Amino acid sequence: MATTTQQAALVETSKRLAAFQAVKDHLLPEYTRIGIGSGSTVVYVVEAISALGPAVTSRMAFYPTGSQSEELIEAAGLNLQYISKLPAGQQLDVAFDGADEVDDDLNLIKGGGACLWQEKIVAASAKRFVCVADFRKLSPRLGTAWKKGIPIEVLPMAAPRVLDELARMGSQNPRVRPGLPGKAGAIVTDNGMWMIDAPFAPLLLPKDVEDGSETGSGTNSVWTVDALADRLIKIPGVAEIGLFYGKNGLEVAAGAQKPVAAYFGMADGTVQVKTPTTT
Ligand SMILES: O=C(CO)[C@H](O)[C@H](O)COP(=O)(O)O
Repeated sequence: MATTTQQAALVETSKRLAAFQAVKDHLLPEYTRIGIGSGSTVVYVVEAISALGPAVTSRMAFYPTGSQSEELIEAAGLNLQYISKLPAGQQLDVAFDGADEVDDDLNLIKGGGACLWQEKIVAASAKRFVCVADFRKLSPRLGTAWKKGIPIEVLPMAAPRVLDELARMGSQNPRVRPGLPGKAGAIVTDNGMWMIDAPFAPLLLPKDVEDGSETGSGTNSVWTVDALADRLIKIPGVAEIGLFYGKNGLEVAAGAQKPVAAYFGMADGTVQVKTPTTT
């Protein structure tokens, strides 16, 4: 049986494999505007981009999703630009980001690293959003493997009211995410907000409710991804939610929260690619 160290090394190798393949497939030399997400997998995305060399990357501008990816871009010597400077009517050519869980329909849970709001803005600003992850993130339904709950970014003064509403909706023990060890109080996002983690029973897909035996609209605390997301985003005090859902990335050129492709580094050293047409 693999030791913890061997398992951790396997996970890192698989993230790197997925990142290099995703960049190879989706970063065309003619692209000029690239979104860079947050988390540990994106480190390998930046490594793969840097490996292309200045001949390719010097004409490109890189748009971060928060302070971590801003530092990554700068440390790699890539051109840093901000989504706030992207002119109206313009789009990023492609954006790369990780995920905490990916389901059969390419809905995502994101926000495990507390960066979801800017991540969603950058992903939805791109013509193509590409997700990069390791084999642990591949799951038939959201909430199957990722048990910490759906990350929800909230205005701090609204947190108690939001927690009440989440409990009424059937979330099991939703709570404000604590700060890092040594820091008293809640974690504070790049946007000055708090994060709530709200566990729900595994989220259904449209195909699960086709026969009418389930509605997926919250009865008995059972939700489809879309019904839950549509409800969560309307709670007063919720700034943004860590469900990336809705139209699939191939149906809309930009504005989609779901990826056009999700790359998973697998434990056997292969890379599995999921696209809307293959799910
Ligand atoms: O949403 C995120 C940060 O808020 C990350 O994309 C997500 O948590 C995945 O991170 P990692 O690549 O470290 O597993």
